[in-house]
Parts: sequence; structure tokens; C-alpha cells
Amino acid sequence: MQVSNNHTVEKIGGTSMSQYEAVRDNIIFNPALKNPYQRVFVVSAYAGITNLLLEHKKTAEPGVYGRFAQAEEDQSWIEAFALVRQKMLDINQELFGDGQLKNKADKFILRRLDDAERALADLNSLCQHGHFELDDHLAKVREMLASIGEAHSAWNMAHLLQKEGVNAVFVDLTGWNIDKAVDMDELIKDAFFSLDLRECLPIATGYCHSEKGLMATFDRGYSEMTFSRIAVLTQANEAIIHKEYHLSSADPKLVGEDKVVPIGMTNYDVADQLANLGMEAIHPRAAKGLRQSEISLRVKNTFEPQHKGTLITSTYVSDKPKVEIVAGRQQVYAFELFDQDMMGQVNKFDVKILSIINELKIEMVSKDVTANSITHYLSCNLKKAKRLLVLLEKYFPEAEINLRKVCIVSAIGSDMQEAGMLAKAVKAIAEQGISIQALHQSMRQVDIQFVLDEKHFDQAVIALHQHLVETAPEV
Ligand SMILES: Nc1ncnc2c1ncn2[C@@H]1O[C@H](COP(=O)(O)OP(=O)(O)O)[C@@H](O)[C@H]1O
Ligand SMILES: N[C@@H](CC(=O)OP(=O)(O)O)C(=O)O
Repeated sequence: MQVSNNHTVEKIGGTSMSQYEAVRDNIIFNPALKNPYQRVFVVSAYAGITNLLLEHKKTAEPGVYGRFAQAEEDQSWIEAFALVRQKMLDINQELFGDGQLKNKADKFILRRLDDAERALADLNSLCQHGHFELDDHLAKVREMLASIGEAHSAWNMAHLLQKEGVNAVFVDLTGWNIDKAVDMDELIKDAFFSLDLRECLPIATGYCHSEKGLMATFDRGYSEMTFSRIAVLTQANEAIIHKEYHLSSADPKLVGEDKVVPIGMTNYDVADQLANLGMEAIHPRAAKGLRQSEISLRVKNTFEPQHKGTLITSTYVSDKPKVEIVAGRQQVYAFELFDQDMMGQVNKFDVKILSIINELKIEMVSKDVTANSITHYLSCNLKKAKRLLVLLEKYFPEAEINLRKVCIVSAIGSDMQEAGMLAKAVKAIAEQGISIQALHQSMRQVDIQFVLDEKHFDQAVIALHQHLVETAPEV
């Protein structure tokens, strides 16, 4: 590639991808730009497709992968496959209408789907033999299935844009046709090496093959890793994420589009806190690469092309201490382990608990300790929570273990060091008659976290936003 340091790398999220006209008119042909080039696009699967291929991101309802992994005798993954195939063909119909290009698009994606379905069927029958364990192959199955979603959306977008006269190039990073594992960085460098960004517009798959497995390392939201790696390796001038909404002071769907305000600027610290809560302004590991390479990140609203969006840099700090965002996480399991013997040796207990949590690959959102108890706040499905409970009971037979489903609601800002900020936040919650289960504020002064009963999530977000953002004096 002609490294010019004069290009941007831009990711288009799944919700935006499902609205092609908006992507074409507002992003590709953004009126503020002279021409569509000097940009690299990295695209996610259309909204809902990865949920059908793997499992629902929020509810964990199993898709093809979830069903395939569940039981060798259960053949319901075949029905799940039929569902995702139909959904992908429906999307093609809507985008291309009838004609040659639609046939080409169908042929492309059907080949991948058929290849994958055959591979799963073969694996399933192989694993009927005692010598083969399904579990040994599931990680590869997950990678294979995930990659189909982004191959679909990227192929379609490149070909739709070609129809509009743009020299768009489909960049397939899925590694579908390669015969040996390749390093992710090598694959990206190879793919972009021969491209002249002055006259072609690469549309790259948000899924990228890697020796260790993209899903295994980063799991859902992985397209941001591909995006970040491409931005770093091609030395982008700026990295841009296009989303359905502005990065706002709270979820517009929950608090109301008229009440939230777009965030003008913020820093990577804030982005990390948001990602930790599952808001995914950007995948925290993706942010690390951009931050280290000093590439700033802009989050833009697909539907308001004139708006500059939110600029995330490593250096920004708000002029005055303030709460920038109220966000939260539902479906959190609080595991409280209490043992009188823990007194004076909390560390010893914690090391073992953490090793079990890691073994089960459960994500930790927060934790707190007292002299004789440790509580981990974990984000996982019920199945994993039950598994963890069994293991903890086995390893700590003397301990009392309490498991509760909670939510975490958090007020976040790049600088929140102001006397009275915490009191104001507590008052906002207390006024609603909500009882606080736990409260965390770290020395880094970038967030205040409330652990609450699940049912209070919406009410707490709305109340905190009202008292800390809507009524806060303008800075
Ligand atoms: N502070 C916030 N600002 C903007 N969106 C938010 C915020 N908190 C939660 N959301 C929610 O995030 C969701 C995901 O954003 P979206 O642009 O649809 O993602 P993707 O681009 O990955 O498809 C939106 O449905 C929105 O309601
Ligand atoms: N489609 C993948 C990857 C991704 O990052 O998607 P999105 O940009 O829509 O969050 C997923 O759902 O995990």
C-alpha cells in the first residue's frame, strides 16, 4: 500500500450496515468530502446476523453455534442454519432486487454457507466416534461461522458501490480459502500492500483470520479489533466508528433522544469504562492499540453526516470535573463468598476464586472485598453462573456463597474529582427509594458505580442522568 498517512480507517457497525442508503449517502458520498477515496472501510455483519450465527449478544439465545455446541444428538442447529441462510438471502433480495448481481451475491454467500454446513455435519458424524471430542473443535467452528456474517456484508457493500461508479474493492480477511494458519498482521499487510488508496476504496471484512483465533481472543465486538489493527498497521490519520446514534450522555433509547446530549470530546479512559459496562463505544483492547499509536478515534452518527461526532484522544480531560456519561450493565451476577477464616488471608482465597473464573472464561465487571468476604460482579449467562457456583461450593466447602442477579449503573467522566459529586449521585438514587446494594468509586476518579437490584436499572439511569447531566451547569 502507498502509506500516505493521509487516510482514515472507518468501521461501520451492524445497525448502520442494515441501512444501505444512509451509509452510501452520508458516509461514502459525504457531501463534505471531495471524493470517496483515501479511506479504508471495515464492516460488521448486518444487524442480528452474528446473533443468528453464534448466539444472541444480549439474551444469549443460541444460534447455529450455540445449538451445535450444546449436544451432539441435537440436530436443531440445522434449522438454525436454514434460518440464517434465509435471512441472508432476504437481505440480498432487498439490496439487489432481481437480476444478475443478486444471483452473484447469492452464489457467493451460499457457497460459504454450504461449505460451513457441510463441515459441521462432517464434524458431527466424526464426533460420534469415541476418538474424537466435539469440544476440541468448537473454537474453530465458532471462528468459521462468525466470519460468514462479515463476508456477506463486505461483499455486498463493495459490489453495490461498484454499481454506483465507485472503485470499491472487496478485501476478504476471513482466510476462507487459505490452507494454513497465518498471523493476523501479516494477512492485513498482505491485503493492503498492493492497494493505492488514492484510487480505490477497500471494503474489508470486520472478521479477520488469525492464528490464535479472533473470537478466542476478543469474542463478540471483534470487528473493532480488525478495525483497530488495520488503522495501526496502515498508520491511519484517524480511526472512525460509524454508529446508529451519537455517543451520548446516556442511552438515547432509554433516557430519550431529546434529553441526552452528544459527547463532544472524551478520552480512552472513559471509553474503557464504557466498554467494561458492555456499551462498546470501542472494544477496550482495540482502544489500546490506537492509544499506543497515538491515533485518535472519532465516533460518528451515520444519520448526521455534518456533525463532527465524538473525538476520543488519550490526552483529553474535561475543563471542569463533571459526569459525561451515565451507562450501565444488566444481567450481572454478584458472587459473594463469605468465610470467617478469610480474615487476614483474603488474597489466598481470591487467587483461587479468580483462577476458577478465568478457567470458565467469565468476564468480570467489578469486585469488592471486606475483611472476610469477596464479591465478584460477573457478566455471564445463567449456565456459566450455575457452573461457577458448583465449583466454588466444591473448593470452598466451609464458605457461605450468595449468588444474586444485579445490575450496575455507573456515572462516568474523564475528571470527576469534585467534592459533593458522590453525594449528589447517591441522593439521586436515594430519592427514587432505591436501595443501594454496593457502591464503588475508585481513586482514578473516572466512575462511580452503583450495584442495584436488577429491576431498578432504567429508573436509576434516568435519575442519575437527570441529576448529574441534565441539571449540571454548562462547562
Ligand atoms: N451512551 C450511549 N450513546 C449512544 N448509544 C448508546 C449509549 N448507551 C447505549 N447505547 C445503545 O447502543 C446501541 C448500539 O449502538 P449501535 O450503533 O446500534 O451499534 P452497532 O454500530 O454496533 O450496530 C444503540 O442501540 C443505543 O441504544
Ligand atoms: N458482528 C460481530 C462483530 C461486531 O463487532 O459487530 P458490531 O460492530 O455490530 O458490534 C458481532 O456481533 O459481534
